[in-house]
Amino acid sequence: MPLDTRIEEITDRIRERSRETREAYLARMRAQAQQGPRRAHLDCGNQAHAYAAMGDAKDDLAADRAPNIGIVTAYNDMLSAHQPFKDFPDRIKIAARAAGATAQVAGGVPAMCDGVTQGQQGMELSLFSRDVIALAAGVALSHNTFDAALYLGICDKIVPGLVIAAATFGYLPGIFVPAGPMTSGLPNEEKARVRREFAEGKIGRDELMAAEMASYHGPGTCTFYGTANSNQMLMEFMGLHLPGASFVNPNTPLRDALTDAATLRATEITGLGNAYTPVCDVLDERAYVNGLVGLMATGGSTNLVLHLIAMARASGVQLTCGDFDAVSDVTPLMARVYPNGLADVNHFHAAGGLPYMIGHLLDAGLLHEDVQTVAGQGLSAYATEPRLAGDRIEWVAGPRESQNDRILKPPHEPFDGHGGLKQVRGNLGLGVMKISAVAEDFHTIEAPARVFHSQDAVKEAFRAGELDRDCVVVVRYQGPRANGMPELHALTPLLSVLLQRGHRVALVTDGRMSGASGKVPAAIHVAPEALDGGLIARLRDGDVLRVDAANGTLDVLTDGVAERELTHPDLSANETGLGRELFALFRNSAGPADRGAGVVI
Ligand SMILES: O=C(O)[C@H](O)[C@@H](O)[C@H](O)[C@H](O)COP(=O)(O)O
Ligand code: SF4
Repeated sequence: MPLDTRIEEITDRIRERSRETREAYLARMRAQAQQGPRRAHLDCGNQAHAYAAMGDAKDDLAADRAPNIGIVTAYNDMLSAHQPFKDFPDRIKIAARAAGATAQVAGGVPAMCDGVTQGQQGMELSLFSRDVIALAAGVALSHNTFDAALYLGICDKIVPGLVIAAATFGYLPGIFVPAGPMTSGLPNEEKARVRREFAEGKIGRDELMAAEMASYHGPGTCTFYGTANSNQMLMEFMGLHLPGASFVNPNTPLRDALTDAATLRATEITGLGNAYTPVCDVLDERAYVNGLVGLMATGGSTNLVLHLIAMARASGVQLTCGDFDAVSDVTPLMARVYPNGLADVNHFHAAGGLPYMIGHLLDAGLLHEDVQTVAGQGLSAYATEPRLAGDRIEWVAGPRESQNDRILKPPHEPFDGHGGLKQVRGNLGLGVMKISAVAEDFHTIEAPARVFHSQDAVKEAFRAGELDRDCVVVVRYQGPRANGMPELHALTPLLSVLLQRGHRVALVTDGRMSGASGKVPAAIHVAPEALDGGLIARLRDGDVLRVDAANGTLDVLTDGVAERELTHPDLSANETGLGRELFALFRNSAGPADRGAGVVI
């Protein structure tokens, strides 16, 4: 099927807008690639230091004949998704030696679990950790002894931070290596119900704890379709994973075989061989548009609106919020995975998963097929899925029929005719709404504002019964420069209770929500943020707001708001505690949300 002209036009607009920055970026990458094998630029002392601890691989490294793979790992025990990475480097080293190559851990990068910090002060470092991850990966790769890199990262800001680094070192081939989702535990919808009952005081903390532990019960990525699993989707739609690698559970023979296969593939695509595939040739405008299509077709996380803009800029590609809207308008919603439905990613994978989606979207002309990927030329390879054949993997054609039409539907019979995210724009600025998880009846909310400066203040008002009415809950001074733009997902249970009680409620904030947030209409990432003089800073209790996903608008209807005196609350409490004193530089230099809220990019 030829490419849909609307996707072609969007891509052409991005290509034209990016021409200057993309050409300058590629010139830098080509110049680096021209210099040949990285290790050749190090003197004997540099190399001796690099190889000293490498045992029997030292000679191959010193002989400069075998490809050397740099491993950048985000392993820690805090993220259930990253805990399986603990033994990956040793496995990768063995697989590299078997392929006649070598591998070294180039360095580690930090990884924050947003589930551990959700609703806590630590969440104020979360978004900034994306750029810290890019910086740390840069330190790792700056040893300059690698012919390709393997990036071990999955969760929220880790893949985006690693992609920013991989694009910055875009003359190096790079493959992202996942560890896979946790097996299914207590269904997400059941977990959400127990949380609502706890928020209403109907059950105690012991019952809540039992439900949480039954939901998050083992190694692997949490099974809702939040930011982490949206990242996994992107890595396939953008050609940085091996095909079908995302949703194979950890500690299984197929998972191990996929890690070995990624290592072998990395040794094959270095500049020392005949299939040189640098990241700069994989991540071009078409790859980013394919990522946008995947985000919209799956109802992915709102956080990727921030991250994709920053990731693309590292590739010399200039994405705007308008590109997200334009792709959403032409992309059917094909998947319903929690919070957009009851299924989790294991069910999604079993129903046909990403191979099914990519195959159908290619047939519908909604994806660029003629792209470079780590698996080779063409996205069609990502309509296949891996199967174990002995101790090897063979890729076979993915399913063309959905195994469960309550989870996956074809593009010509979608759950919705457009994607799951919507920009909203008006006198309050620019925001984004995830509408794929919100009942249509709540796509437009017009009600008086209740204005807060913290999540805790909202919780107190809820407990005092002050929110039991139609209202738009405004939580401001949550932007990147105010306190690091935390997720306010801890408000989801109480806002859901208000909706269930029949009140027409919405959230408006210059902060973020989790990819796992959903059922509550929320206009988030509002820019300009309050601290940057956005009109959200001048709102008062009682002002009538209209949050309208149907028409893409976000307005205060009360007159005279813009003429009010602007006063800032005392934000000094945000500046210390839990390491926040170390991030003043980030708060003071963060870009606006509609430009990715970046610091380093
Ligand atoms: O964007 C995301 O997907 C979230 O940041 C997610 O990673 C976060 O951890 C949620 O908070 C988990 O969900 P619960 O907090 O509901 O357990
Ligand atoms: S998905 Fe979220 S909660 Fe789960 S491990 Fe990753 S960061 Fe933590």
